[in-house]
Amino acid sequence: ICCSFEHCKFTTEWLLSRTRHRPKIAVVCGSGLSLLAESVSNKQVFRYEDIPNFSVSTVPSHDGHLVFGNVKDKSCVFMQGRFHLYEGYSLCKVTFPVRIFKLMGVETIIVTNASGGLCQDFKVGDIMIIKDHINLPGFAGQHPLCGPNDERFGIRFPCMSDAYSKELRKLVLNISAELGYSNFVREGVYCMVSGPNFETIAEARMLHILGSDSVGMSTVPEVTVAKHCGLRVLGLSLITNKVSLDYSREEKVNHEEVLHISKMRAEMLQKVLNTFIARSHQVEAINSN
Ligand SMILES: O=P(O)(O)O[C@@H]1C[C@H](O)[C@@H](CO)O1
Ligand code: HPA
Repeated sequence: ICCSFEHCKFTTEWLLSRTRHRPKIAVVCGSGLSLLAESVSNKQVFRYEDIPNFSVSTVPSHDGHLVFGNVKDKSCVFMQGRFHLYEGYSLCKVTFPVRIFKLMGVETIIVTNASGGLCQDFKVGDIMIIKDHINLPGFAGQHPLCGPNDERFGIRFPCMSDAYSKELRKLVLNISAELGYSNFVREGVYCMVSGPNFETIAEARMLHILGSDSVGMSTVPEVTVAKHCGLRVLGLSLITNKVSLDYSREEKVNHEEVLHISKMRAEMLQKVLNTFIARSHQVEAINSN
């Protein structure tokens, strides 16, 4: 097993012996969203290739840096770049960093991504707060919790009906309203496909009928493992393109367009995120009552 408890412990201790940061919040930056980690103070950066047992990023715009730093007075850790199933990594490799965060003392994980909008009300540039997900690869046995269950991480049959914390979603909705962002902040269901190709029209129609508001190629394995090990989860998805449900439409999505839109909107997402992190003690108070 390449991601055993012992491997995780080794990597955690390696990192903790090289940083004074003790983050309670972890952020995974999706495609084109590395900017989210740029404004931190007291910054310390590790390259993925230097961290024992870590994988390396191979997707353009996924920088491959683990960044520790403060947002206001809160110590955080950011992944500038994540690992995807389509890169050829096993889901245990894809989700390995989540378990490192847990062992480090992280309590809340914020996962971000770029996705294609299936809901007809969504516009390019909208921020979708993820309220639930569909684990399509999971239905086919590509699931990060398949295999022997290590109880030190979590139980064999974890509940997923409340994977995305209601309190955290509410806090983001309130913050969005205060920032004047309400008209482009939505809630919805994210569906994971393995990729790497974008969807055919028939596939997109099927996902829409199944109840998906957006589609992407990541996030769900990370969230599943985070919920399994007891982390609070917030998911934010940037709608970078409209997915075609209609044979008469001519739009053709590509990764450059995804990056262009996510870079354009990253600053807004950063504002939401930084305000959220500065206020996250509000949620900690609710949860400890
Ligand atoms: O890491 P995320 O989910 O943000 O990346 C999305 C999905 C594909 O990796 C890529 C397609 O452009 O962006
Ligand atoms: O349309 C999409 N489909 C799948 N993944 C994506 N990531 C960004 N846009 C998309």
